[in-house]
Amino acid sequence: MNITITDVHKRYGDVVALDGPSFEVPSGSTFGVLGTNGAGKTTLFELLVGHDRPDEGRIEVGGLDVERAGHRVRERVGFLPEHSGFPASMTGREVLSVHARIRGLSGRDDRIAACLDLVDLADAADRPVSGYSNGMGRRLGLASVLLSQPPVLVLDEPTAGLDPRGVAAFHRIVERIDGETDATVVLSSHVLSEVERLCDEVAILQDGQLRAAGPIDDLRTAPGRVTVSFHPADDREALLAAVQGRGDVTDAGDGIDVECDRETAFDLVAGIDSDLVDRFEVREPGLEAAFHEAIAGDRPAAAGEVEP
Ligand SMILES: Nc1ncnc2c1ncn2[C@@H]1O[C@H](COP(=O)(O)OP(=O)(O)OP(=O)(O)O)[C@@H](O)[C@H]1O
Repeated sequence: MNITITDVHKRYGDVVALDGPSFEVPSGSTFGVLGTNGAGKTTLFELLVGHDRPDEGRIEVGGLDVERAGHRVRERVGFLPEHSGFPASMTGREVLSVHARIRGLSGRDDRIAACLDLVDLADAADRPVSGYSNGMGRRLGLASVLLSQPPVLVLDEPTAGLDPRGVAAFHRIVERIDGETDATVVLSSHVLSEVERLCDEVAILQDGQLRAAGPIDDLRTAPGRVTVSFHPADDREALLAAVQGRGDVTDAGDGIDVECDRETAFDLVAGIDSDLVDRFEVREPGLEAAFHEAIAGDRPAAAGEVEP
């Protein structure tokens, strides 16, 4: 089931949380929403799952407008918020049983067993939740979302705060969902390697605006950037004048950094006394390079574009 986000705006008082991003999440994909802190990821998810309304713009899930058909959309979308808790004295199975009853699901016992198995909690199902680790709690949260087999799953920073084993276990589950179901999975994360591993496509947000969107394979071909660091020179002003306008220049006091494309970096090094060059750091093409490139830009991008 596809999702379209069209020119969505949301303010909280004076704070602009979303400033008109538009992009499409293809049906059946695993889609990553990336961005710096405060970029608007959680706000976007709250609007997507119908917990809040946009000030302007439209979000559609499988062709249904979230604002107009909120109830029907909520049946299609399972949401795992960044923080969720369960009554500590209940067992994992009891938690799922309550969720299944509230939703009026049929064949509850079988569904619960299947979901516990999928999230690898079958062995811990009859232990109180108070004894669960963070990772087990997150997996139980995911199991409760999966109970009604929603065609769309929205996971807000699902691996935040988990240890490496917990992260790896969660990744395996998302990969199973990807391989064994037609669900469209939208997740946010600050860990680019995780997104690179799990996702087919991404949208990169900054300050509520879309900076880049598209298949990871397309975005990661963005050429890598280079940082050239210069020692403080005797004639600092002359060095600054020589690098000015050649890239993003940072005058850090103990040196001067220039972040630029490869060609400019080679030009700079050729044209300046090589004794002054302290460091030449190449960021290889990849999602990380695309991410930094995208958030270094100062204007929003159209979907499918990476902005320098
Ligand atoms: N309920 C709210 N009231 C006021 N401001 C809010 C509210 N929710 C979000 N904001 C603000 O909107 C902006 C976007 O926040 P949001 O939580 O969507 O970002 P995020 O990308 O999820 O950030 P993070 O990666 O830190 O979780 C931030 O400036 C935030 O302070």
